[in-house]
Amino acid sequence: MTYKKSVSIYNEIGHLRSVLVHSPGKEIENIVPDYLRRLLFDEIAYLKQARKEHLQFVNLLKNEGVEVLYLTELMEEILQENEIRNDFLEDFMEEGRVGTEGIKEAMREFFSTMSPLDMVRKCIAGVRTEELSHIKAKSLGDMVRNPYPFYLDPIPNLYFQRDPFASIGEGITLNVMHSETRNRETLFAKYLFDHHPRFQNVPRWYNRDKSHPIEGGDQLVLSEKVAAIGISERTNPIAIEKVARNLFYSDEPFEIVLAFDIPKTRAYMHLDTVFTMVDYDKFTIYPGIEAPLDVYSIVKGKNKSLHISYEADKLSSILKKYLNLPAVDLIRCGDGDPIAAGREQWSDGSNTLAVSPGKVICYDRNYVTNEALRQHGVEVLEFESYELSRGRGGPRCMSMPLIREKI
Ligand SMILES: NC(=O)NCCC[C@H](N)C(=O)O
Repeated sequence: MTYKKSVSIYNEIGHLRSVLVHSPGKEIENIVPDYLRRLLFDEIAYLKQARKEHLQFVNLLKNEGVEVLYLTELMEEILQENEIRNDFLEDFMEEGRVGTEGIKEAMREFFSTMSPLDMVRKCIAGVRTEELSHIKAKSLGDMVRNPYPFYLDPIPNLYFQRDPFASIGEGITLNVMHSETRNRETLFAKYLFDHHPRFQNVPRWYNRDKSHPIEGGDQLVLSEKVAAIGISERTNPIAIEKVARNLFYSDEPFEIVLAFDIPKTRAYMHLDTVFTMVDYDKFTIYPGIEAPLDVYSIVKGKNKSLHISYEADKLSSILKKYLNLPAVDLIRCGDGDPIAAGREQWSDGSNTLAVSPGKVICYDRNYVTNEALRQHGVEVLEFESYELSRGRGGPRCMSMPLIREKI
């Protein structure tokens, strides 16, 4: 089946038709303890096993009839054109803080013999200092000794394709990341939407030239009318207002943005680490954020303004009201047991990816939550999760849906 639009996302649970992923590569092996936290990892993953797990994830998706697109392959197609390839490298070096002309020149030479695919992979993996020989010192910066082992940092979080951009309706938000280590991820998305023939004329509800951060893990499309966005460690309320305004004053049907004010901590860095939708009326939630949870509704105001209200009800009532449901089922991470909930949330027990209504992909390690989901009538497809989980993201984080069936 072919679709007229390259992006069409009006819900979280309709049959997933097309999804973008990145399988972790050599960038994972460029993580060392000194830079672990800055690279937003808590542990060093074993690449071979991580790739095996990622393949299991992709195979589950394919078995459900989902078209799986790899970011590296789409980038390979774009970089066939020399002009785009050169522009990309210049932008990539600039944003990767390759500061001196001597290193830039050596870097250009280093990449010049690579195929487009190797170049993309190397950009993601990072460039170690010993890989560039013959740097002609042109400035003080080229001459001074620097013990830092990389000229270009690795981008180990790229396998969390959920975050650098987000599909909403027939458009995207091209995001501004909270931390510098993830900002070059959005450059891949920019080139994809600027240059890939499949993704032409996709409207942008937010752009990476803005100053306030917003990340895709905070962005949920609950229905054709309702989007939910987390106010989190990673997403600023000013960015949420801009997205709401651009959505409301477009041809899209969205009428309400619910802003969930979640705790600003590492464990709950995005809304989707504590709350995901699994069926028409079922959600999985980490009980630690349930109360008190401040929710604000944003709707159109007069003269292109926004009208913002505090929602005084509890979460289940807010969801019932805005999704027009007689009842909702909130399924607790760890089945409500605080120790199991804390342990399983840390490894993304609430971070499910729905492939169709009531059918979700989950990490196998979160067996208490997965059993609770089953008890509530949800079908759970599991895959191994020893290593991928070390990056603090789950199946939803590792996927960017491009097309879902409307429900
Ligand atoms: N949507 C998500 O929650 N993504 C997980 C991102 C994990 C990554 N290590 C990060 O800290 O940004």
